[in-house]
Amino acid sequence: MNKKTLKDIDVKGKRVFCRVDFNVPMQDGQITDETRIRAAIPTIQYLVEQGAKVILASHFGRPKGQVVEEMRLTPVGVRLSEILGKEVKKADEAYGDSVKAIIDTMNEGDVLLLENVRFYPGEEKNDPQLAKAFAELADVYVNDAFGAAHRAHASTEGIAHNLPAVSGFLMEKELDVLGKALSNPERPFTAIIGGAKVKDKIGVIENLLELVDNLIIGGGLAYTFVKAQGHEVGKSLLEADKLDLANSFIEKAKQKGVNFLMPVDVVVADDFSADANKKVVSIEEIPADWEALDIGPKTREIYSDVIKNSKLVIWNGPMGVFEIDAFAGGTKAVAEALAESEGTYSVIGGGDSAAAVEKFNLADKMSHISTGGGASLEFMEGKALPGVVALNDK
Ligand SMILES: Nc1ncnc2c1ncn2[C@@H]1O[C@H](COP(=O)(O)OP(=O)(O)OP(=O)(O)O)[C@@H](O)[C@H]1O
Ligand SMILES: O=C(O)[C@H](O)COP(=O)(O)O
Repeated sequence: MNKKTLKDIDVKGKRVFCRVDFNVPMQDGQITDETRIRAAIPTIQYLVEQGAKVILASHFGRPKGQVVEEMRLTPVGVRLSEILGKEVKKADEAYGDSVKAIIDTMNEGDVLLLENVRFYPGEEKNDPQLAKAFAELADVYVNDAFGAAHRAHASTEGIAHNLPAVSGFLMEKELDVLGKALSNPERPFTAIIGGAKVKDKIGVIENLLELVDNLIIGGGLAYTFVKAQGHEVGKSLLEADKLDLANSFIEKAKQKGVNFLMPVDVVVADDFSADANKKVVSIEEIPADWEALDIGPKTREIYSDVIKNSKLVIWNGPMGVFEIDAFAGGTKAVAEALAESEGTYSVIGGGDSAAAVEKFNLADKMSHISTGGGASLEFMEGKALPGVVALNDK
């Protein structure tokens, strides 16, 4: 990476504004997946050990520039304190005199968590005044929020223009792994693209077609491709205005010599529910009143073979409606193929694919699970991430 990192600067005794992505899934005030908190620990621990005064900032949810009580970061502070095994002070604001007063009392190695930065309208507008107000709290800026690096906001981008600005260890690792995968991939290189909508993945598919040997398509977005190839898809997810685009991708794959794999059989259901009637049919035989909610057994076998023969696999988006057990088999088969394939370096990007791998207890068998959903997608699209661009060059 050509950006300065934490290791390039001295933080002892300094007030460090460290942007993290603590936007964790939460239900009724309980954190349901703490992956993102744990992923930030190496940076936080290092800052503590180096004797910095650690000021953590994060967004949580989408409160749209106002205080939403349920979106306070208080539960995150409590959990962070348990994981770190030390006190984490929690501010009720993210800047201003009350926060400065707390910081004035901090000793070297102390940790303070600011309030949700999205409680202020200036955050998402990247308001220079708010960026300055954040910067006034600190001597140095560290960005470890890979998950939010695709957002040009006051705490991810604006602030970096006001302080010495470097990346944290999580940011560095994410950029290294994804960057190496895309710039110098081991081959055969396979991308698996699933999830719900073609429109969300257009840029990714376009960019990956330039790079991969195999492109595997699954999930709800597959049926736009299936329809584009002239098959009926019944009530399956369909983006009727993307049929030409889908065909242009298939055509481009041919021109580039990319092996483009689509489902050959599917699990169809007569309702989008756990107790729907379901059956396996070939891709030519989706009944008019049924919808395809998972890839079928033959498809799983074909996809698994390609995965096991790959040296590098990037996976974004589930193969079916994995949240319902009856339609989780295809996603599970892909996860298992990756887990069993020892010679394959597996990179999981996207919140839902990561959640699926967790659900099947296979997370520790994957080479790298990205903490970025949208950020990893934009990176794979070949887009520059504003939160990274703004950091100081080496
Ligand atoms: N055949 C299908 N029909 C309808 N929905 C589907 C189908 N296959 C997968 N899905 C749904 O797609 C959703 C995931 O799509 P999405 O594009 O958001 O994935 P992702 O990129 O991994 O996640 P994220 O956007 O959180 O990073 C899941 O909720 C899943 O149930
Ligand atoms: O969950 C994410 O992908 C990041 O935290 C960014 O959140 P956002 O999509 O609300 O900007």
